Amino acid sequence: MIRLTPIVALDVADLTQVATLLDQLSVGPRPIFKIGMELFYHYGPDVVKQVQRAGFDVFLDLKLHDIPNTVERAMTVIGALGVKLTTIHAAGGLEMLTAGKRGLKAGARQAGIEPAKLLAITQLTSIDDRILHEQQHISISLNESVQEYAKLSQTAGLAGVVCSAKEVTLIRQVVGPSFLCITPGIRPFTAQQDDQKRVVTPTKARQLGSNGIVVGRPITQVNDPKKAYYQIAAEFTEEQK
Ligand SMILES: O=C(O)c1cc(=O)[nH]c(=O)n1[C@@H]1O[C@H](COP(=O)(O)O)[C@@H](O)[C@H]1O
Repeated sequence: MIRLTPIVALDVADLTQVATLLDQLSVGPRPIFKIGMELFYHYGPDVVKQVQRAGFDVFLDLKLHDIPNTVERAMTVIGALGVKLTTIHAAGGLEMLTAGKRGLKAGARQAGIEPAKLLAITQLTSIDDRILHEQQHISISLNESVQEYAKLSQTAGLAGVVCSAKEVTLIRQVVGPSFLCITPGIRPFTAQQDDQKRVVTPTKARQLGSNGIVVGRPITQVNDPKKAYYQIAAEFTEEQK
């Protein structure tokens, strides 16, 4: 089973903070760095290059969700950036997911590189059953919704999904063992939950079969990011003694 090194979400405001984190986490088992909307809207591809130049793999998380043509064209641009993972919303439907995958491949082909793995967002980890029913007016359960989106993403030829580790077992029942389940909403016992609703510890994520954890504030917003990262990485990657 594929188990990626932990993915650290670079949800910070500027390049100085990026450089500090790259420096702090450059010893030992290196994380994959996730660049999200905040940094990309500010700095564009330059911030991707900065992280790549420092020798790290990049997960570019822009969560595309638009009409198929727009998504395909945007994914063609992303495909040429040389990132390892990128995201799209499963809620956009089969045609949009397929167009996204096609764009990503076309961009990579033009640049002469391997295409990024495309992951579909199922239900954000900040959503729970109550929000799903009362605000999104979706009548099936959150677990069913996540399973349906996983099936749809597999049909579209994606590499995997983003979900809570709580749903990995259910997802594997419908898409098999090799479909990637990348799981944010990770909180060590000592950390506060913040805006996340479906949270698990790094140890639990490993036990539940997560292929990769995404961790932001419990690493980037603490006094000692390096210590926090290595502790979380050890919990996620080491077999239980
Ligand atoms: O796509 C994501 O990475 C993502 C999906 C999801 O359902 N929930 C979620 O929290 N994320 C991202 O994972 C990171 C979690 O950050 P923390 O809550 O600070 O650990 C953020 O960068 C979110 O954008």
